[in-house]
Amino acid sequence: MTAQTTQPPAPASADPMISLVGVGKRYPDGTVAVADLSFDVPAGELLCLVGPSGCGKTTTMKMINRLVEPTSGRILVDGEDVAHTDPTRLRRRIGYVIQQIGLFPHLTVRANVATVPRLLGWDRARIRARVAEMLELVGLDPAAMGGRYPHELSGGQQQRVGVARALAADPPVLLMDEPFSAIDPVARDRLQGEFRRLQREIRKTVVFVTHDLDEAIRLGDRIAVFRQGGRLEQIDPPARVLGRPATDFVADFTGADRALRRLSVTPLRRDDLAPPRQAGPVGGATDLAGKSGTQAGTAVASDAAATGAVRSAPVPVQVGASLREALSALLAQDGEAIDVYAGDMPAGVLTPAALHAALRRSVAADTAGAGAGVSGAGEQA
Ligand SMILES: Nc1ncnc2c1ncn2[C@@H]1O[C@H](COP(=O)(O)OP(=O)(O)OP(=O)(O)O)[C@@H](O)[C@H]1O
Repeated sequence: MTAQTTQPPAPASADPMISLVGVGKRYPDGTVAVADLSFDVPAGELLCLVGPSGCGKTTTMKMINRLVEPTSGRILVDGEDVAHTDPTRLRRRIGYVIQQIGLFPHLTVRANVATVPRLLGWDRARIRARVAEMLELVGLDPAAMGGRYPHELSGGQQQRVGVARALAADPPVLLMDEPFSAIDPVARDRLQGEFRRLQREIRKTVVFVTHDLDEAIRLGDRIAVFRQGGRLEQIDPPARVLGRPATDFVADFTGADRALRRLSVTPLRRDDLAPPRQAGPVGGATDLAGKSGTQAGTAVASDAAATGAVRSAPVPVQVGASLREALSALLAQDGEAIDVYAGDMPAGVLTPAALHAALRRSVAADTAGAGAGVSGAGEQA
């Protein structure tokens, strides 16, 4: 099946790092886990695979590093057909982080992180330096933690070691299968935030499996929504998946979660905006200003939702309007930037990327229980 696609916001390279072309997997017992799947992952992109349990996310991921062999189609990594690549050589170029962590229990943290560099025959000094660098990168003190064994670490610390180990040989590609799902919500929230920052720095090509739509929204440059049988329903940036579900299935899947409601109840802030393009007041903003003004967005969101007037009317978006209204206005302008007003004065410019950042901010605040305005609005809605 061909999914509806749009281009990612800023692909780092014209050539995809990962390509799946008509890939299928039928297990020996006849189960079709994946049917005719095609998508590309540009270099430097973090793509989240989401969908209900058993829809083929893990199978798809494992076919990329040949832990599972496809029964049809082709998979290319950096232009090379993985079917013709020695699996061991392939896996040294593809970091792999899984929910069960998979650290070697009888090896110290240091030795765990050194696994692939050792296999690659690096000299001891280089390995030592690299291990220390990786542990620091994931927020672990090499001196304090390096000599410990996995059972002497918390779940979150073990998962950090898993990430450090996957990154140690500097692979261009990372596969992550529900890496944070076995960790308590507070530690998971912190790890997600740290991983997002880390990814901005290292810009790996990442395929990240999760069943948690909020996690996908927070982390993904794009989200691929799967349904049973490994069928790809939509692959798009998060704001577009939420704002323009390509199929009824995607609408149901996202609707069953709280993300759309979150969009509706999260106010647009002035600091979400780039500087204004024009200085003067605008006609037509006054009506809306009279209704919305610069009050807290919670009242605005529920007011707008109640009347429906703001979403359908071609009036300027106000600071304090909901992200959902802002998204509707952006989409009405074909996804280009829009001017946002405070009263009848321009307050700034909103781009799709800035809206995505605002959405991430709201998910993070909600998860941490710190977003008083947001959760207040949620209760009200
Ligand atoms: N070795 C196997 N033999 C037969 N069927 C399998 C095998 N591995 C997976 N399956 C089936 O393939 C389908 C897809 O499984 P997969 O693990 O890829 O799904 P998933 O989306 O990752 O699920 P979850 O979110 O529950 O981990 C399921 O119906 C599963 O039962």
